[in-house]
Amino acid sequence: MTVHVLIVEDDPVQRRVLKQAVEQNGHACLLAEGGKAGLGFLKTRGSEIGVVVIDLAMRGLDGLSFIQAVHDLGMDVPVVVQTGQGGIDAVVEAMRAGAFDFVVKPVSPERLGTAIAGALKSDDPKGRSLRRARHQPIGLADIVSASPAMARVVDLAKRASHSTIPVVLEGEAGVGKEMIARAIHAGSDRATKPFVILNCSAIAPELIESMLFGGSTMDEGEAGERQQAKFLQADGGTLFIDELGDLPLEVQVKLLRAAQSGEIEAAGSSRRRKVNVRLISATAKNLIEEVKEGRFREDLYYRLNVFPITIPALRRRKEDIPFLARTFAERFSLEQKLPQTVGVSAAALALLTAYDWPGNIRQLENAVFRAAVLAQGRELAPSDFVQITAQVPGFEGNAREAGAHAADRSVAGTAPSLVEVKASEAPGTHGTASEEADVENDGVFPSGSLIASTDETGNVRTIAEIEEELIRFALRFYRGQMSQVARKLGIGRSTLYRKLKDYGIDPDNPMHDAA
Ligand SMILES: Nc1ncnc2c1ncn2[C@@H]1O[C@H](COP(=O)(O)OP(=O)(O)OP(=O)(O)O)[C@@H](O)[C@H]1O
Repeated sequence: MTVHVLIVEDDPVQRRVLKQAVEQNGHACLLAEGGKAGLGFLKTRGSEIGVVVIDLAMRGLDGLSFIQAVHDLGMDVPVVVQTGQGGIDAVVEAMRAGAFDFVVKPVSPERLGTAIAGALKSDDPKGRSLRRARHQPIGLADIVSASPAMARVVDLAKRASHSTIPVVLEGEAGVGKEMIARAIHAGSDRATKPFVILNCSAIAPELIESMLFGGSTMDEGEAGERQQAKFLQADGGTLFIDELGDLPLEVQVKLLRAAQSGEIEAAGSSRRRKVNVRLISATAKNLIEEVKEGRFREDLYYRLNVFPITIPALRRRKEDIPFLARTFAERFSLEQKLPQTVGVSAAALALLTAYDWPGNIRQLENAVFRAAVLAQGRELAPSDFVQITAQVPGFEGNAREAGAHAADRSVAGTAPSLVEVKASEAPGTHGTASEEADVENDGVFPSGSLIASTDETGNVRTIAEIEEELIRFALRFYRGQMSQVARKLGIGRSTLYRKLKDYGIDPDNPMHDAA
């Protein structure tokens, strides 16, 4: 049977360009006009498809959501993602989600040929099994900890895994709440049963009830993708309710009933169904404050918070930083199939330990991954962490030096697409170091998150000006992930795209244009 390359691209011109390049490399193609159509091909003709080439920034189902959906289908086809100049953060996210390789637009037929050949060769070897490993169950042994504070957390998690007691995990964003929840599940006698997640802050409030319990408000098409209610999906296993503090009050009553009786009732129905679900919740909010303010029911708080575990911020357990950094560098070297494992120099460890990591472990993980992708040496040095060096007194010189090196490298032509991105982002090439740090902070924007109500003349700014600034901020904050940006801004994706057009922001290059 002929092995096909599935091209998923919503821009007809780009689709034709890719088709020609793929055929020039001697492969047959299938063409899909978007993520949904691409998934359709995988479901109906999956056995014919050897590799998928997909654009990351597409309307509808984008590249990242596509990779996730492929994983949810239980398929293991290698995916090569295509991104615009400046899309490094999106690439990093895609590679971490399991993409096989990436190419930068406009891609040459030779580069695309190399990526496809590599993906086709990866049929069973190391690369595939490693990518699969990302989705394998996470156990307590995977939790890197060197500090007494984390040792306590691991000990509590171990104890929680021996019972079905409801657990609430408290801690700032990125401290590892989901990881601990997974580890509790994996250590419990429900380990072989599903671990299902509902993130209350990622779903429109009016949809949460039907997502949890099922109901008529679910749109048909989406219902097909998501199958059934989270409580039913999790039957026999664990339901992880993330951002519990964002659960609407009216749904809190139903959750309380479900937690008390073990029975659920679909939205708009009076039929009750028995379920056997262990509840683990997580919150970055102070739930007691939420109770005091009347935003969270006190009875539900006591029902769910039987076994609270507080995970300290990374800056309060700095002993963990060197261990985490080394673990991430090793893991990424394997995932990226680098010829040798990248180490982390003592000076880099000193820098990483000196920094406060407002985005916690997720920010550290992203920083190490990014450094490992861009680094040229065997060891990551302070100069590989440009955004961090710019913010830690005593290391700023490294940031300037790294910017200069990056520029040199882009001229010399080694790994041009990535290095060009880095060079253009290096402090001093545009903006100030601190502005740059805001943009690159992986979710924390100390100064950038303030939007002024008045202009320099003291007059109130127009709604359009503030809207534009907010959209640009959200694009940077969510690293160009359109679906997330639209959701968080509370508007539809088509409205977002219309507004991007109004404000002259290229949807193919949102991070760059939003800067
Ligand atoms: N102790 C740890 N050892 C190794 N990796 C960790 C550890 N803690 C967190 N991580 C990694 O850091 C990243 C963020 O962790 P996680 O998603 O669990 O955080 P979170 O607190 O749930 O974040 P959020 O509140 O934003 O959802 C994940 O990729 C996770 O694998």
